[in-house]
Parts: sequence; structure tokens; C-alpha cells
Amino acid sequence: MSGDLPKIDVVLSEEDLMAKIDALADVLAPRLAGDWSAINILVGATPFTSDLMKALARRGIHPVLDALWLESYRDERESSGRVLVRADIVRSVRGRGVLIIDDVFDTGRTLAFARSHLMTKGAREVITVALARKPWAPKGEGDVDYHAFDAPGRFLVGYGMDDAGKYRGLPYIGALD
Ligand SMILES: O=P(O)(O)OC[C@H]1O[C@H](OP(=O)(O)OP(=O)(O)O)[C@H](O)[C@@H]1O
Ligand SMILES: Nc1nc2[nH]cnc2c(=O)[nH]1
Repeated sequence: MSGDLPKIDVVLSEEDLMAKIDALADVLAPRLAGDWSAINILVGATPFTSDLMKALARRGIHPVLDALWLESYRDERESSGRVLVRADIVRSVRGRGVLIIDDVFDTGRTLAFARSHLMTKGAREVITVALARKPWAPKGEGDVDYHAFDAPGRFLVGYGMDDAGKYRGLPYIGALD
């Protein structure tokens, strides 16, 4: 049947996801007073961006939302090693604080590219946030600034994350073998 799922282990339930996003918003909100832009890294970060924006709005924080469409995995489960800009941001970030939002922090290439891309456009300050961080992701200077969830070292799907374009709509984070 076309609706059949492969074996997907739930690694973070919808309820636990929402609790982690709320806790993240508590930490982020005090840092985001003033002129901030929030940049949704398309495509995968869209559900996370939506829920994080709502959690920030409930705390009185309303960054200007924009999007940057980056691609490096295409339909593979390993990074191509190159980050491609498929569509750029629309609003200027010159002189503004920028919160870059991504779903998963893995090799770190995507967020490193996004950070430098937005600094080059004149951002005053860049903060990165990812929902999930892989165990082998870069530490130290190349690390993501904030993350909500320490993910297992497996290929994740759901809540924006895909396997060749599928499963982005699952309301939980799952892992495939
Ligand atoms: O830390 P990295 O190794 O760079 O991996 C993280 C990136 O990989 C995925 O993007 P992908 O290129 O698959 O595009 P997508 O968002 O459209 O799924 C994901 O959405 C992150 O942006
Ligand atoms: N869907 C998906 N995309 C990724 N990009 C980098 N790591 C992952 C992952 O675990 N799952």
C-alpha cells in the first residue's frame, strides 16, 4: 500500500519535541530583544521554524522572518560536501542580529556556510540554532550555538527531515537504519 512506512524508530515524540522547543525559546528570547531577523534554512527547518516562531511570539519576541534555501544532500543520506544556494534571502540583514534556524546539525557545513553568507551581507551578529545535533558534529568554534536535542548517530526523518523528499510531514523525529 502506498501509505506504508518503512521501519522508523521514534527518537523524539511530538510532545517531547514541543517541550524542548519551549525550553529553547525560554533561553533564546532574552537574547533576541531589538532588531533581529530569523532565517529559516529551507526546506527541512520549516516545521521547526514555525513552532519556534510561535514559542518566541508567546514570549513577546517577533523577529523578521526570512528564508535561505540551501542544499547539500539532495536525495542522498551523505553530504555532497558542497552547499548550494537555491534561493537567497529577500530582506536586508545589514546591521541586524540574525538567528539562523536549521533542523539538524550534522557535518556543520550548512550552518557554517549560512553564517558566513549572512555575515558577508552585513549582519551585526549571527546566532545559530538547530533542533537536533548529531554526536559527531563539530565542537568548539564550529559548533551550533544552541540546539534542542542530542540526536543519536542515525539518519533522522520527520518534522521537516526527509529521506529523498519523503517523511517531512511526520509530527515526531524518527530514525531509519
Ligand atoms: O550539518 P550538515 O551536514 O550540513 O547537514 C545539515 C543540513 O542537511 C539537511 O539539508 P539538505 O541539504 O538535505 O536540504 P533539505 O533541508 O532540503 O532537506 C538539513 O536540512 C540541514 O540543512
Ligand atoms: N533527513 C536528514 N537530513 C540530514 N542532513 C544531515 N543529517 C541528516 C539526517 O540525519 N537526516
